[in-house]
Amino acid sequence: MQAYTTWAGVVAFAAAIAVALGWRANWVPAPLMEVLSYVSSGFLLDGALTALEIAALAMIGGILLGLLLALMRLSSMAPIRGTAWLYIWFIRGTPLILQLVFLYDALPLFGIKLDSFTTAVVGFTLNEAAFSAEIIRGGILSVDRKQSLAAASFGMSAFLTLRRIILPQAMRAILPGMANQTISMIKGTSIASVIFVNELTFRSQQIVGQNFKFFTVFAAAGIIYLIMTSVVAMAQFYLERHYNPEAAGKSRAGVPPAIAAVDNGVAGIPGESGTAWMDRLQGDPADRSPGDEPFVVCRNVQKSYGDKEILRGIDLTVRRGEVVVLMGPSGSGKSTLLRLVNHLETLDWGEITVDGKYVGYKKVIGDGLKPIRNVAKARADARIGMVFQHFNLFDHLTALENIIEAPVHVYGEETEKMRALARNLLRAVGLTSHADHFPHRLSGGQQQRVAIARALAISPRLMLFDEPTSALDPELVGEVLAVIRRLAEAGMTMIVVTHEVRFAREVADRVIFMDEGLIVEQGPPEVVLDHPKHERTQRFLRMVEQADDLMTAPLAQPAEAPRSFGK
Ligand SMILES: Nc1ncnc2c1ncn2[C@@H]1O[C@H](COP(=O)(O)OP(=O)(O)OP(=O)(O)O)[C@@H](O)[C@H]1O
Repeated sequence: MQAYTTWAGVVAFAAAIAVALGWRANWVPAPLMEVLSYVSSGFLLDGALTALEIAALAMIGGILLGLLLALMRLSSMAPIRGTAWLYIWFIRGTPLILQLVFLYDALPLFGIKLDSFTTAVVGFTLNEAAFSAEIIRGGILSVDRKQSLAAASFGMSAFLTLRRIILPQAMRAILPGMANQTISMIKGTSIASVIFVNELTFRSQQIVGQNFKFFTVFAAAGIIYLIMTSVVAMAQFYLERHYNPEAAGKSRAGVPPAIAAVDNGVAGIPGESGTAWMDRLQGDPADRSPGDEPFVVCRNVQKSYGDKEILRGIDLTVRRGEVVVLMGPSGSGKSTLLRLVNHLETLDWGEITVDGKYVGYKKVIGDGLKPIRNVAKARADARIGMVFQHFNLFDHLTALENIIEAPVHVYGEETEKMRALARNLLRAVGLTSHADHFPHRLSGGQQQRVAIARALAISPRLMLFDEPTSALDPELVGEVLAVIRRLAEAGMTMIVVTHEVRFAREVADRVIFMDEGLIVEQGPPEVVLDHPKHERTQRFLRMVEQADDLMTAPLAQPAEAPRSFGK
């Protein structure tokens, strides 16, 4: 594609040179000379400028209004959704020419008198907004919802998520449609002649009305339109390259000095060595020793989706520095419980505190808990790192950019300082040389290790792992579990949803077995895993054992072994 565009540019440039030389030497055939003389005439160029002005202003206004309409269409509130739908339905369903005539002739009856140019800009803007809204909505819908979930888990507000995560990814789907719209708009400005806007087509008709040279004058107008629309096509090409992570990645490959520094063993935060940075991540090392102090407390937690009860009264306390493994059959509500802890879902009943505080709720006397207005800030303040089953890395950002995104844009940390921290984290998870790789160029195990580093970059006080290895090939499971194991050794408080029995036996302080929204059994791993009391736990563990027997592959070591976090 790039080669074709380059060749098209070369051919166009050569043709322009040939015409210019031919013009000077009088080699150009007389009819072509005449067409070219109209192309360069001030009268037509002035009309072209008017067309461009209308198109540019209407496109800017239309995109802004279209973005607003697209967001309204995606709103959870029916009246807002309905208003936007009605607007789009009406504007798309009526001819632009009628809308322009209405604005020009009918508005003065209501005391609003606009000149023809302003009327054209307003008319085209209102029209463009309806079409842009649907293109933008399509782009937003094309971005996986898991991206928003990951952003929310880091305390990113809805606006920040839209600006930093959703729109940059949606742009690739939006740009072709928008370029089409812009080109249609430039050509369509000729409709403005019905309200006497003196644009290019109108001026061509005026000339033809005097000299009857249809072919020559309209050919000149056509050439001018072609030049204007070609500029849009070129802008589209460069913007698409800009928003293409693959192409952008090539240009970002210039970062490697940082990587080289790490590989030479000199990277890291200046003045910090060994595991000092890990201490800094987690605050006072004294806080990390497991104690009796409750850190996460769930009391009578209940949650339903529609009529379906998912959690039916969970009581659970996780102590500071404790590693709790949640197990249970699919649908028992484990992931829902994790999402409730950091308020990615709202509680129906009961309460959850993290370090003695509600995450995004306030207590209303006699009415239980009510979500506060700024839940995103509450999530950020809680500093809960979350790792998802499907990694949910931001697809348009490199590994390093994924890690620094929340620290820089949510917590306002300095970019350079965070880049140094990110490089240290990548080294800790054994991915030093992958800092500039986009997620799609990493294996599942590598993506999950980046996701863990990303969660650690916010200096979490609690880590939630939602089946971190169940989407991985068996040989990649070991490299992720090795990283989690080292975090446990470093004293991180963690709730891990997993079916990895061997890992739970080695790492968990406590195993909790859930079924049908209730805690069925809990205790030290050697009790729950080796001598389960409940029939449901016994049956589940037998099934997991059978599944493990089928997977004969041993736990693999990471390609680049993670460094120890140490105590
Ligand atoms: N947003 C949602 N809307 C409706 N139902 C949901 C939603 N999220 C989860 N559920 C349902 O809630 C139930 C519990 O889901 P959850 O993901 O918590 O279970 P789980 O124990 O983690 O299962 P798995 O191990 O398969 O992930 C499932 O039946 C699921 O279909």
